[in-house]
Amino acid sequence: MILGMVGWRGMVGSVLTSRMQQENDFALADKVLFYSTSNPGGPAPALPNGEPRLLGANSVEDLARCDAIITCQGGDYTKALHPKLRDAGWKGYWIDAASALRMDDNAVIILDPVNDAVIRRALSEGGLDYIGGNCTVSLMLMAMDGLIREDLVEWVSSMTYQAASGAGAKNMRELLLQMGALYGSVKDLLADPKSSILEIDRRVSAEFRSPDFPKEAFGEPLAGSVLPWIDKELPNGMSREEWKGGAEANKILGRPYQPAPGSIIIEGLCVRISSMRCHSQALTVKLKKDLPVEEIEAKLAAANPWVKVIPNHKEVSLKELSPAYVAGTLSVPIGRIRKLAMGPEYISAFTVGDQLLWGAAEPLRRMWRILCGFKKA
Ligand SMILES: NC(=O)C1=CN([C@@H]2O[C@H](COP(=O)(O)OP(=O)(O)OC[C@H]3O[C@@H](n4cnc5c(N)ncnc54)[C@H](OP(=O)(O)O)[C@@H]3O)[C@@H](O)[C@H]2O)C=CC1
Ligand SMILES: N[C@@H](CC(=O)OP(=O)(O)O)C(=O)O
Repeated sequence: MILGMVGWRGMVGSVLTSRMQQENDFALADKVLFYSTSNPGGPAPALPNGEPRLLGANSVEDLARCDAIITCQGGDYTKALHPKLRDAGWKGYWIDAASALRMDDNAVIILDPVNDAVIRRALSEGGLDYIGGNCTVSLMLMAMDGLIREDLVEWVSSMTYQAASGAGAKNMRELLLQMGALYGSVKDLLADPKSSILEIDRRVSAEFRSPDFPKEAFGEPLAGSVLPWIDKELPNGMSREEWKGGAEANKILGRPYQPAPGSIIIEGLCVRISSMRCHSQALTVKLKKDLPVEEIEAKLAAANPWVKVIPNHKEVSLKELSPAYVAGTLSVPIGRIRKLAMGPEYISAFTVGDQLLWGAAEPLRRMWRILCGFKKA
């Protein structure tokens, strides 16, 4: 198969490309073509089965050479090019990180450790569009896999703590600039152990309000603060990020949209915090029956090779259940599991995951491997 790579030099695309190199995924292709919206004709990344020059990512003719295209270029690109390619009769496989096509009837949201059967059914039925899920949704399903796959979950309330990376590369930079600006405003006072903490706090508050405070990307201060809205505002008071919880999770699982019979109700509030690239979520879960905590932990731990149950103790939770510990790894820890006062079916949990790996790049590269296996069989 000829594989086309679009959006490979962006933030998600570079994580994906580097994972594909680590796992030798490109070697499965007869040929790998790299595309660019900004520099067609420029030098392409060197691969033994690559072509030396970048092709035009806006050229239907160039793209139509591929049997499969993986794109991390963004939703606007998908909306512009996907219909043109299909209208031109292209019957290749479209594997995409952007949200644009996720809820299309013809598209499958891919998270194979959780919905391998849904993916394989779609492949055998001739499905051509395979779309990575929202990072928060994918990470929650990876963590909760063991309870969901046994149909033990009635509903989940997810309060998220989402990293700057989810908003893009310039937001990650701006978060650090904001941290630097806050530090700069009190550097001299911090150097003096006898300085007043209230004076430090006063200067930090003044810095938040300064017209020079860097907030072009976020619109408001994130460092030293939180932002309780992610993505667009919907008419029912939900943020679009919150809507994705119920809509995408049920679609990934092959279940109907909530609150229909057979769906899992997933609700919550999505909040941006000053983590760099790991999303965290505090979950309240209503189980369908009263299970001992040890059994819950055993089911969660056995569900997939990436989930890791962290015992509900202070020291290990502070160390291993944190974005600082998890960043850059494929591990999806879940901990703080205990019964709640609401009743024996109610549990709490806290989970963390790298939103650029399992939250974005990993499902795409694994889909390419599944596709190669399917075509070979
Ligand atoms: N950010 C995230 O965490 C997640 C993002 N996604 C989705 O993935 C898609 C891509 O997101 P993201 O990776 O953040 O997008 P980026 O903005 O990092 O990259 C997108 C494209 O911008 C172009 N570009 C322009 N200037 C630069 C530069 N200086 N460095 C690198 N690329 C540049 C590149 O295209 P070219 O080479 O053609 O010029 C690149 O492919 C979006 O649809 C997003 O919704 C999905 C899950 C998580
Ligand atoms: N919206 C997510 C990141 C993202 O890109 O999501 P989606 O792929 O659903 O647009 C966040 O801000 O953390």
